[in-house]
Amino acid sequence: MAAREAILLIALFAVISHVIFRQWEVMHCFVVLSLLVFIPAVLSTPLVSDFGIPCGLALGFTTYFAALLVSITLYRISPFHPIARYPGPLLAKISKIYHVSKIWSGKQHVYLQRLHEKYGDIVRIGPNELSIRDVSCITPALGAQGMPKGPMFNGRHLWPETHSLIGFRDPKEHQRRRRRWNRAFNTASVKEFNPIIQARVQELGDAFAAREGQVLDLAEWIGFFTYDFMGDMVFGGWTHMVREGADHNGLWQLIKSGMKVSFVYEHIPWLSYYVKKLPGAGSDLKMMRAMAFGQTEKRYATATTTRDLFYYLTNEDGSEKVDPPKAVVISDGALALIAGSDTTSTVLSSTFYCLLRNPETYKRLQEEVDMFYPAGESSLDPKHLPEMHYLEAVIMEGLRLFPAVPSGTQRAPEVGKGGKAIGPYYVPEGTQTRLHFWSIHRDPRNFSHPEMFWPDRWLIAEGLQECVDGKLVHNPNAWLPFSFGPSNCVGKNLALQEMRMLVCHLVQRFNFRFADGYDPAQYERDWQDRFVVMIGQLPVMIERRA
Ligand code: HEM
Repeated sequence: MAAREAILLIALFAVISHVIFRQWEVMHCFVVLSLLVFIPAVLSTPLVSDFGIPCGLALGFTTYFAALLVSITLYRISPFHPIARYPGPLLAKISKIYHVSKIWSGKQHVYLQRLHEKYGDIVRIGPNELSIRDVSCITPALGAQGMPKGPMFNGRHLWPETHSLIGFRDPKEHQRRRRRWNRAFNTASVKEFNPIIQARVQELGDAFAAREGQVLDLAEWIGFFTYDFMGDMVFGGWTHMVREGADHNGLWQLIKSGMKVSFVYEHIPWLSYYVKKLPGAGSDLKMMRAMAFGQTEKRYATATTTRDLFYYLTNEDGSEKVDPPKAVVISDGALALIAGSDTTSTVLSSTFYCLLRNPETYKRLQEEVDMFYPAGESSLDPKHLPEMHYLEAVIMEGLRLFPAVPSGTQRAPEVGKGGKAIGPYYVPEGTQTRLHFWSIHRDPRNFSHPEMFWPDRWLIAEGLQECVDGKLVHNPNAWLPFSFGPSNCVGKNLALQEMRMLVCHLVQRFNFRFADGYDPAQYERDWQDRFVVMIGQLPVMIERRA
């Protein structure tokens, strides 16, 4: 065969490979190696006899990969691509690597918001991914008749052998697995968790009292609190970061460093599929799992019947005929620890940041707290919380402005069932769809003065306060910090209760102010969206109230 014919044949096979990858989304190492190594090597044989081994192979492989890349690029930017009709940056249409490069610094929330401002309510942010900020799409995408979870849930968790609840993409399987969690977090069960919350809130309050007059990093200490608390909930006690004033066993750091890479994997799920096979890969996750395993063993051994989350996850309440295997309990326990601690701590820190930047809201909150819990009355007793509308509004507003999962969640049409109409849009099969909470929360069509920390909006909307500033734009359906539908945040009730109790207690006992010399704008500069948020320091001076 002449060299020219060999090159044409190699190019043709590259295009066929592209069709195979596109059609069947092959991941199996043997098939991938065959398509990317074996086939071009065999097809290069005529070139090897003409040009020698190194030059023949180099020419063959270069031709093959160049043709493959050209074929992929042309298809992705062509009008024949299933989501060609949706606008977006050209390079984003070609490869998700472009998106990752834009968000590497941790500012995905702002980047996507800008894209929506430029391109509209639906933007193509990857070859096969859309971002939506249209409220009419929430129920069709996330509701009971919506779409299952998208592939980012595989990528982020490194394709585990035993999935935790969050990783289940099959809706039926997910619903079955979620029953235990629903029992744990219904309103009645959450009430039973109050003593666990109270003990940890008191401990944090006492630690602050002991550090009166000092500057400390409020964000860090709130993080200690949420980790300690989730350790209690999941394993009946684990860390004592507040007591020790430090993360001595490195748990928090371990989770944070794991999150730094997992946000890349959620965008390029196939990458984690292969990286996972490398020796030493995913060591953070493995270490975390080993720690969770040790704690699970201990908790089983103590055989307590405390009604914590473990009680429900292990079926100690006896609601199901068969107890779940230990591997499942470990996976779900580790999930609870991650999903329940960082989220709550970043929202709490961000809410305090907003209060400190808006002293009049802080003052008004303190007045409400003082009215319900005057000096001498224990603010650990949650009996007045349901009547504290301003406290509730402050927390809702903190969650609106600084949601813990700002870039929202991902769904995709069920494989083999065709595309799906989502509000005014059609989402073809094979397309991932992201609802961008940050943009929805800060859209003036949903909320007046969307960039402002203004808890009053919630009171005005409820008819508890008059609107003196013209007409209020307020769409409660556009408030999505806990997502929506059957896969929304199962821990919502617990998170809200924990936040109410902590904010109320700290505001009753202390005055906080930014530390001298601290530039508050730094807080937002440090705020990073890496699926869950990573925050910087929040240095504050603590004063005890009389
Ligand atoms: C302010 C605090 C919190 C926020 C803002 C938050 C937000 C979220 C969001 C946005 C999701 C994704 C839902 C989706 O994909 O549609 C989620 C899932 C989840 N959250 Fe939370 N969360 C918080 C606290 C908690 C707590 C305290 C727990 C307790 C363990 C928890 C447990 C979970 C679990 C298990 C899932 C997976 C649910 C499923 O797949 O069915 N979260 N959370």
